[in-house]
Amino acid sequence: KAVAAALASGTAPPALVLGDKRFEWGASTYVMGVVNVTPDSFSDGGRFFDPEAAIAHGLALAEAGADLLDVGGESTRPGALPVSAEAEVARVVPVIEGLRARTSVPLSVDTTKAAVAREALRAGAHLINDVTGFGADADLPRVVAEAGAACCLMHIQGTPATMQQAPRYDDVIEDVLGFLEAAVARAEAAGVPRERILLDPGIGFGKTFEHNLFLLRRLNELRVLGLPLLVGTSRKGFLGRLAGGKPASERLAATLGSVASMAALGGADVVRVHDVAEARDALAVADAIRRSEDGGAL
Ligand SMILES: Nc1nc2ncc(COP(=O)(O)OP(=O)(O)O)nc2c(=O)[nH]1
Repeated sequence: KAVAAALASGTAPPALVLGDKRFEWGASTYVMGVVNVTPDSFSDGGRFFDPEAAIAHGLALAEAGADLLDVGGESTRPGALPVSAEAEVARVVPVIEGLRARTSVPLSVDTTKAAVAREALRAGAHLINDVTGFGADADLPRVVAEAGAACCLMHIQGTPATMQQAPRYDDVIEDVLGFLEAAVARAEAAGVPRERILLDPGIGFGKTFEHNLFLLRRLNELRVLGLPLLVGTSRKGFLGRLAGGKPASERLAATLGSVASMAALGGADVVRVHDVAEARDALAVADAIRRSEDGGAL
């Protein structure tokens, strides 16, 4: 109730410090750049599988203005090849080490495994991005807590292998809220402070085309939990359908449409994108328009 009241009064969640960067929620929308160190990611699989190529790509995204870099060693798309913890560590740790040595941009690791998170945090990552919302590995919350790291807890229905077979909800907003609330409880029970938690509705993770659009339109309702929202729409299938069936490589404009719409609706605090420079331009427009309604100087 206190959280809802606070939100009604428009107070933003407490700021989050990652490395030497302070994230002030509510002022503008931050950009998380995607670095997929995988052979099979749905949109850029194989391009950055070589660690040097992944590091170079991460540095380029940092140069382009990424506020955060998300390094992933296992594709989460339906039908992706499962990766052992050892193999995932071998993929992501060299990239975290290389990036940590050459940029001060905070680093996130997209993993569901405690063993991978432990090594990635030791190598200098600041945040663990778990697409199962601490639902896959019971040891993961404690690993995050003991490292003093932050986390992003995402909603998923089912597993990547099953999630798109027949997604269904009584009320998608209520169901996602209930799942995220339980995920936050798991994190807090392990000792992760609330102000180091971000939440994510998991666009495309056990959702129909309509569920995705409905969630994006009503993102603000997830703010009742009083935590910053991270959203990933970049290049995803529902955008391809809206863009007349375009393949993942031709969904930049649709991605920017989704990013600007989220910013305009005030629903996302962080957007997770592959195309950082373009997303920053789209956000500059959306944030300026939003600021102008407050009589801000233009
Ligand atoms: N928090 C969060 N993490 C995510 N990780 C992967 C993907 C899928 O995108 P990508 O990483 O490009 O593909 P793949 O999982 O095939 O590597 N989407 C999200 C998302 O929406 N939110």
